[in-house]
Amino acid sequence: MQRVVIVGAGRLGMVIGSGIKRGVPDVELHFVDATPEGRERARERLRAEAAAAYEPAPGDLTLLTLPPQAFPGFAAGQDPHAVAGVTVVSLMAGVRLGALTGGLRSRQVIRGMTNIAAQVGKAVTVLAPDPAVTTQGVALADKILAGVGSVVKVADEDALDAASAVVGGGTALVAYFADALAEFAMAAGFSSAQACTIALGLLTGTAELVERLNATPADVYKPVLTPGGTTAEGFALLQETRWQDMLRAALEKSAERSREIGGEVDGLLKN
Ligand SMILES: NC(=O)C1=CN([C@@H]2O[C@H](COP(=O)(O)OP(=O)(O)OC[C@H]3O[C@@H](n4cnc5c(N)ncnc54)[C@H](O)[C@@H]3O)[C@@H](O)[C@H]2O)C=CC1
Ligand SMILES: O=C(O)[C@@H]1CCC=N1
Repeated sequence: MQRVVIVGAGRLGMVIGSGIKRGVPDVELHFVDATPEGRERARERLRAEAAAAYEPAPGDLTLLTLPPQAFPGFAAGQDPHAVAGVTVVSLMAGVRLGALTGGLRSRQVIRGMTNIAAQVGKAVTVLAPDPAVTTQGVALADKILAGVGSVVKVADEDALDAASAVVGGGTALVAYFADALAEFAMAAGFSSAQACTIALGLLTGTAELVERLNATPADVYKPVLTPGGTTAEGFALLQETRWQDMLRAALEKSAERSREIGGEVDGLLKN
């Protein structure tokens, strides 16, 4: 049985664990968490083994879902011989490959980013393997993470800061947008349940349309803008206020914070 060890039984660790349980057969799931509450959560909710100490075994896949700033302390406590033969995937925002390989003293490391849709098998996971990772290591990470959604592989880890913003944080942005749509419906007199049905229908309907038509999101919004009609009137205001520019600026802020976190972690590792 393939062992998957998730270090950090917090929000992301728990949803990835739950996605793996649901979508990947023949996996023995283990958790490591620094707190008794975290360990209890993993045992109770996922019926998984949970320990305070990280005890890897050759052939394991380890997923790091602890706070970036906790990584240096975690790495300092590890025996470099213990992680030999283990493929480690970091899903922490910002932490650079150099910090991961230097901290763990292993090159069998992949920097990744994912999102909480893993819980329902619909995450997008971006992976940037260290060039020294074995083909088997990449294949193992790919196989397990493909069980919780789609996997995109990139050669340049710089893409991972943008991924922190648009992949990791993207679920929050989309849900925030849908929240505004639901709020509008409620203000117009729809009940909260009806507003939720409307917002959910818009999210799933639009996504499925883009997928089935093999189209881009732009292909789908443009035909809705009937000239002289209702949608175009609203869009004109969005364009006037440069709404898309604002969204891009917000994503750039998040990506910048990811780079900043990377610098903070590098600093912590040096001290
Ligand atoms: N929450 C999200 O939607 C996403 C989070 N991430 C990344 O996942 C990581 C965790 O984020 P959250 O789950 O939101 O945080 P969280 O605070 O909910 O979970 C962190 C967990 O790590 C545990 N932990 C802390 N130090 C530890 C150590 N030294 N050893 C073992 N366990 C330790 C904590 O007890 C806690 O259970 C972060 O690096 C974040 O960048 C990435 C994508 C999405
Ligand atoms: O906000 C954060 O820092 C984490 C990483 C991406 C999503 N949540």
